[in-house]
Amino acid sequence: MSQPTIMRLMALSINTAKRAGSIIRDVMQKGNLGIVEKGKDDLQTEADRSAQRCIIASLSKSFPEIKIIGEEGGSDLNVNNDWLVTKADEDFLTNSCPKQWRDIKDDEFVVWVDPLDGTSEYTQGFLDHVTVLIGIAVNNSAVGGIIHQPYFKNPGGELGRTIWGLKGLGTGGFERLSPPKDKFIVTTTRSHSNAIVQAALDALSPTDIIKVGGAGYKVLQLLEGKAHAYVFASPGCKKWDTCAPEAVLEAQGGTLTDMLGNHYSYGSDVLHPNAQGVLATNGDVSHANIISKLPSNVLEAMRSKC
Ligand SMILES: Nc1ncnc2c1ncn2[C@@H]1O[C@H](COP(=O)(O)O)[C@@H](O)[C@H]1OP(=O)(O)O
Ligand SMILES: [Mg+2]
Ligand SMILES: [Mg+2]
Ligand SMILES: [Mg+2]
Repeated sequence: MSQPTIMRLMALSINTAKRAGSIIRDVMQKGNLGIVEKGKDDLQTEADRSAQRCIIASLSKSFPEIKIIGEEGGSDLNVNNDWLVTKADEDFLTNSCPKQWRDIKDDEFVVWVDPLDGTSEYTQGFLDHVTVLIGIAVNNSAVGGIIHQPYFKNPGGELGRTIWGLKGLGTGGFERLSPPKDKFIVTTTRSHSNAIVQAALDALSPTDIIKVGGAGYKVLQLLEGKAHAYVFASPGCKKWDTCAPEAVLEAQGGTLTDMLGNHYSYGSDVLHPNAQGVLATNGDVSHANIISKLPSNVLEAMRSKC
């Protein structure tokens, strides 16, 4: 018997994210990035546009009734067969579907696509920071996610790895590690900082601060034991930045919320900006304890964006 929709959607998303990753590498190799400025500190390249077309055309062909929202807006879905992914990841399909997801109807899903997270870093050559994010929400909550890293160097020299997480099932595609117990390491933005972002960091007195690009890459740092918390007290991230990372992190026992401790809603009609910032913890440190240390000007700035 065929697997439930969520399992087939996850399995196709794994292969689609990989294909998008190879498109991202191809665009870089050809060297013509086709950069467009969407707004302040907000770039789009040919890689963002092409990867999004590949992902949305592929997923919507196999799942025509499921709502899919991509960062780069409405795309031309008339793509070459070469960009159309139709084969699901067989390994993933050997898992059994958690009971709570077996009978979800198509109209209860929303898929959030960030075809290239870390665009600013991509244009500046920080290629490790780049990820492809496909997040699956069920009835407003982030429950499944793919984080594909196109430039990860595998031991054999091959490029790219694909991390997945599904609540109730777990995670795959990487080695789970814990950060050092005698430190408190915070990861944060390298390209979108401001005074409030800095005030939040100062209040937490971390032993180390790691500044890297992308919401996907920062959550990878939590998953792999390089940091305890991801702190970003700014409205810059959007639902496609956090849906997949939240699902993967929480499938492994971590937490991702806004800076006030509330989960974002991922229904199809929500506003796209994550106006109250992003706070993620790996499960070893207390989320509530971090929030309790935030100064009133940071909390006020996040609340005023409600
Ligand atoms: N001010 C902003 N304008 C546009 N995108 C932003 C902004 N701040 C954050 N982002 C998005 O959130 C991601 C994580 O932020 P940061 O790297 O600053 O921590 C960025 O890579 C970017 O996603 P994207 O690269 O997909 O446009
Ligand atoms: Mg962008
Ligand atoms: Mg992004
Ligand atoms: Mg993006």
